[in-house]
Amino acid sequence: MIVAKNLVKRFGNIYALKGITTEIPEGTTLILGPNGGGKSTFLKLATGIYRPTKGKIRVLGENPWKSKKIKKYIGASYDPPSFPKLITGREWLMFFASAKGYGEEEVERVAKLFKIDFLDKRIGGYSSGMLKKLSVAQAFIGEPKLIFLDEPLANLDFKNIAGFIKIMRKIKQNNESNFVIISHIWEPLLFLADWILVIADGEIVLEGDVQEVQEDVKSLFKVDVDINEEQDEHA
Ligand SMILES: Nc1ncnc2c1ncn2[C@@H]1O[C@H](COP(=O)(O)OP(=O)(O)OP(=O)(O)O)[C@@H](O)[C@H]1O
Repeated sequence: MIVAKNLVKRFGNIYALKGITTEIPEGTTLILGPNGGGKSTFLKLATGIYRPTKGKIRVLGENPWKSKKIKKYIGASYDPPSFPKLITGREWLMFFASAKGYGEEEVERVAKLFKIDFLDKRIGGYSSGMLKKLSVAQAFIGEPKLIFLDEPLANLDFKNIAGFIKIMRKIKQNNESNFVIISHIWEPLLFLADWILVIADGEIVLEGDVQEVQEDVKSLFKVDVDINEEQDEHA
């Protein structure tokens, strides 16, 4: 579904990706890794926002930097979300719907799916959770074959996290779409995943079928704080 070969992305003297080679299969893939590791850069290369410095990436057989066709088959939500403040959520989603050849019914379908009841308010007045819900909803417009979600659970309360997971479970049961999800809050999403990719310091440090790598993932990513440890007086 996604193939990367010696993929490099450099920003000035920072190598965000140092030449990664991978093949992501169909299904749901979780991309994990520490802050600044290169996950969002990979997602932006896969959705054609960035052009590779070197190497290549193909998504559904297409070059995402060049292909116009691919935009119809993919949906994406970036983190942090960024929107024009003066338009309404409905106008924003309508922009995506019409770009993909859909009308108002598609905006209504997605708003209903995510229980969004604030679409007619200007985006400038949204809370962080509302911004995140709008950003995730935009990725689902037009029922794309492949949906990229960067931190879909960030800023959501527990009720909305549960709501999102229920939606994802249903979509997965019906085999409606493929997903690539970046999330620091990965535990509640693990049961959805088929494949895991761990990117750290611009390189792939672990990848594989979820059944095979989940124990390694559990030991790599845990919050390690000793509450009995003496406080550093300068902290
Ligand atoms: N547009 C940019 N300009 C300059 N440097 C960038 C840009 N985007 C990313 N970087 C740098 O590339 C590296 C990888 O960043 P990236 O956002 O891909 O990491 P990440 O794994 O998504 O991190 P996080 O978990 O913190 O979101 C970081 O050092 C970051 O500062």
